[in-house]
Amino acid sequence: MPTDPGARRAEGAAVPALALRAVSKRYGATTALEGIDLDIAEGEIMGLLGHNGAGKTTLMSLVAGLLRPDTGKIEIHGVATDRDPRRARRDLGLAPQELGVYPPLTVRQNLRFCAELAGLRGQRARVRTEEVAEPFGLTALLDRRVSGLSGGEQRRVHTAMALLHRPKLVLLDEPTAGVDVETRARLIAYVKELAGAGTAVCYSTHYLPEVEALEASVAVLDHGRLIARGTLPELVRSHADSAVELTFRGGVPPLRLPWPVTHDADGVDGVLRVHVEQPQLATADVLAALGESARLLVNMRVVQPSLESAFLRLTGSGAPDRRPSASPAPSAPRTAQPAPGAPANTAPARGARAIGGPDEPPGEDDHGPLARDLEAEQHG
Ligand SMILES: Nc1ncnc2c1ncn2[C@@H]1O[C@H](COP(=O)(O)OP(=O)(O)OP(=O)(O)O)[C@@H](O)[C@H]1O
Repeated sequence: MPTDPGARRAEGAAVPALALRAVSKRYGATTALEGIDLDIAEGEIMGLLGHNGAGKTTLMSLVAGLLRPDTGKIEIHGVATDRDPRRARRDLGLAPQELGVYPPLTVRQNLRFCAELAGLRGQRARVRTEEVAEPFGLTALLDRRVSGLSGGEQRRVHTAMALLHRPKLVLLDEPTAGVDVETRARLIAYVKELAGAGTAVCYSTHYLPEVEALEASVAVLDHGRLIARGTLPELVRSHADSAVELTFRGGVPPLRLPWPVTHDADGVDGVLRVHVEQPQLATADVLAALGESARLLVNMRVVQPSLESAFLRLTGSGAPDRRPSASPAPSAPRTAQPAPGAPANTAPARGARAIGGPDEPPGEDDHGPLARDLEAEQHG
C-alpha cells in the first residue's frame, strides 16, 4: 500500500481522518518525535500510549497546530495542514492536558463561548450546550462558576468544551486525569458514541484498562518513535506475556527452572514470574519444579496476556530474561535481552524512519497557525 496520502487517494482508498507521514519534532537537542507514520480512520478510536516524555502531547500539539513539525506532513481528512490549515482543522476538537477553562465564568458561559467560537449561534448553541452537558454530568452545574468547581468537575467542563461542536477528529490528552470512576465511565461511553457516529478519536492515557473499555486500536510511542500500532488483540497476541507468578516468604529462594523468569535483582519482593506458554496448564509443572522451595510459597497466580504486559514488554520494562532461570542471581538485571530465537521485546517501528530535524531551539515562529489565530482572537 502506498504510504503517500495522495497516491492512496488516487487508488480510491478511504481517506483517513488523520494521516501523519515521516513527522519529526525536536525541542532544541531533545528529539520529541522521529519519523512518525500514523493513520487514524474515520470512526476509529486510537489509544495513544507511552511512558512520560514519549511524545504523546507533542504529537497532539502538532496535529492541533499548536506546534509545527520540523519535517513531515500532516493531513486531516485529506487536507494538508501546511497548505490549508484553517480548512484542515475546521472539524477538530482538542482537549489538552492543561485545563483551558475560564474560571470566572459559569459552566454554561464557558460552553457557550466555545459554541460561538465554533460558529454556533442562538438556539443551536443553546441546544448543543445542554446536549453536551448531559453525558458529562454537568447539567446541574451549568449555572455554577467554574472557579467554584472541583478539579474533576473542571476537567469535565474542559473536555465537554472540546466536543461541543461535534468535531470529526478529536484529540483527548489524558482526559480522565483526576476524574472519578463514574465520570470516567460516562466519558468512555460518550467517546464510543462519537466514534459510532464517525468521529475519529486520538485518546492518550496512562490507564490501560480505558483503552480496553474503549475497544480502541493502539499506538505505542517510545522515546519519540512509534514502536507498535495495531488492534488490541493483535498487540496482545504479538507482544503480551503469560506467566505463573510466585510469591515466596523471605525472598525468592535459589531455583533452577527450565523456563524464562522475571524477578527483582535482589529478590526483596519475593516475587518471581515464570514465563510459560499456557500458564493455566503449567501450574502443576511449575509447582513440581520448585521442589523443597514450594514450602516457602505464599501465593501463586496465573498472569494472562494483557495489554499491560504487551505494553511493558514493548517499552522494555517487562521483558523476561529469556534464559532458563538459575535464580536468584544477585547481579541479574530485572529484565534482559531475549535469547537468540526468542520473540523480540520490541516491535519494528512501523514505517518509522529517522529523519533529522534542525537541532536548534524553538524560535517564536515555532507556534502553529491555530496558536496565532487564538492569539489574534485574544487581542481583539
Ligand atoms: N517545550 C518543551 N521544551 C523542551 N522539551 C520539551 C518541551 N515539551 C516537551 N519536551 C520534551 O519532549 C519530549 C516529549 O514530551 P511530551 O510532552 O510530548 O511527552 P508525553 O508523552 O506527552 O509525556 P507525559 O505522559 O508526561 O505527558 C520529552 O522528552 C519532553 O521532556
